[in-house]
Amino acid sequence: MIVVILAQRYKLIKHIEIMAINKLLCNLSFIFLISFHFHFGLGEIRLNYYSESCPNAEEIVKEEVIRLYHKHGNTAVSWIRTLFHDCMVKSCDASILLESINGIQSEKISTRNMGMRNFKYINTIKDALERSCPMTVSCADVVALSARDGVVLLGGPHIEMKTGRKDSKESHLAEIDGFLPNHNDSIMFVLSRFQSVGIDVEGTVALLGAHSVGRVHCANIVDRLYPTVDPTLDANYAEYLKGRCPHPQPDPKAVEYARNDLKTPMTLDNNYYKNIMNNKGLLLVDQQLVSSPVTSSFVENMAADNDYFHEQFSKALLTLSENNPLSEADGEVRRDCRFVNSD
Ligand code: HEM
Ligand SMILES: [Ca+2]
Ligand SMILES: [Ca+2]
Repeated sequence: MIVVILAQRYKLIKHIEIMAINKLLCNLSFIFLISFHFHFGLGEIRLNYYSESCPNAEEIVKEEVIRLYHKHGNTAVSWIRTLFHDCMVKSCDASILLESINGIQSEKISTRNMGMRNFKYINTIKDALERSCPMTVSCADVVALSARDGVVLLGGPHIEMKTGRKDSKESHLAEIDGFLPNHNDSIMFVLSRFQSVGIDVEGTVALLGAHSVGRVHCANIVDRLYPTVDPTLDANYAEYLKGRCPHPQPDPKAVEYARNDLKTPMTLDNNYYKNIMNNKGLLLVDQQLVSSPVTSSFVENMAADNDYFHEQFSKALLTLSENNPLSEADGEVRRDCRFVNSD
């Protein structure tokens, strides 16, 4: 393209020829894109993928998510984290839902996935879909759509999401640590992980706003409380947290945790940013968003404007939800989200 522009500048070729060359370049890049698509086996996702095969698919998911939310409010919280932990690890391919069986080692046993809950209710949603449209809607789409509907129930924005993802035939347990950041990783490392899936600094700051809902187990906090209190933590808040987490080495079986956001624990709002600006972030990664000059101005803007937070959150969650969908050849539609199809 640059060669064409330069040649045109020096009047080496006529307008008509330029048109022809441009067309040729266009065709070539189209062919390149097609072969890239084919070669790397990227799956096709689009809006209303199930409009013919299962027209009520999105409605069924929504109904189930609402029903479950009224029974167990925290299911809505879980769906958001499940999308993050599935999509970030290689692909939105429902790999996280596989159980350990027949040589598969479940991703659920990774320490990065500690505290994840409500997986059994994914099956409730999938069962409802199977009753209307057997073997049609993928578990990866259930993960994406349930997160979308969960966000709305928690007072967040409505996000238009594509469908048509396929489910993996394997677990990626061994690779999790390379994809999912840890709660005490440096901010630069965290940003680079998000960058690798196409999410910029602003998007990363917005996505961490998901910590405006839900809980954190004491195991992920105690390093900031014992033997001495992290000086970046508000002193009164640290005392409160010590009450919630009285043991420096919490019993992994004990259900000891603190809520992410005391003021609006079940609302996906910008209170998270107000908390971290007041040194009341739970995880080191939350605190670092304010202390790092790379991210702090976004934190301030999101703390000041809930609509701006929602806008950026929608955009980044959408990007995350479209990470690396599997092609028909590489994936399948699982009958039961916990197991690869046996046939
Ligand atoms: C650097 C990135 C992140 C790290 C290190 C991180 C880490 C964690 C940790 C350690 C917990 C507490 C788990 C527990 O003890 O039960 C947690 C909770 C949670 N995270 Fe993140 N997270 C990150 C980003 C995200 C993103 C991008 C989302 C979604 C968009 C998300 C959604 C959630 C939710 C909803 C909870 C509450 C879960 C519940 O109450 O069941 N997190 N996160
Ligand atoms: Ca995955
Ligand atoms: Ca909140």
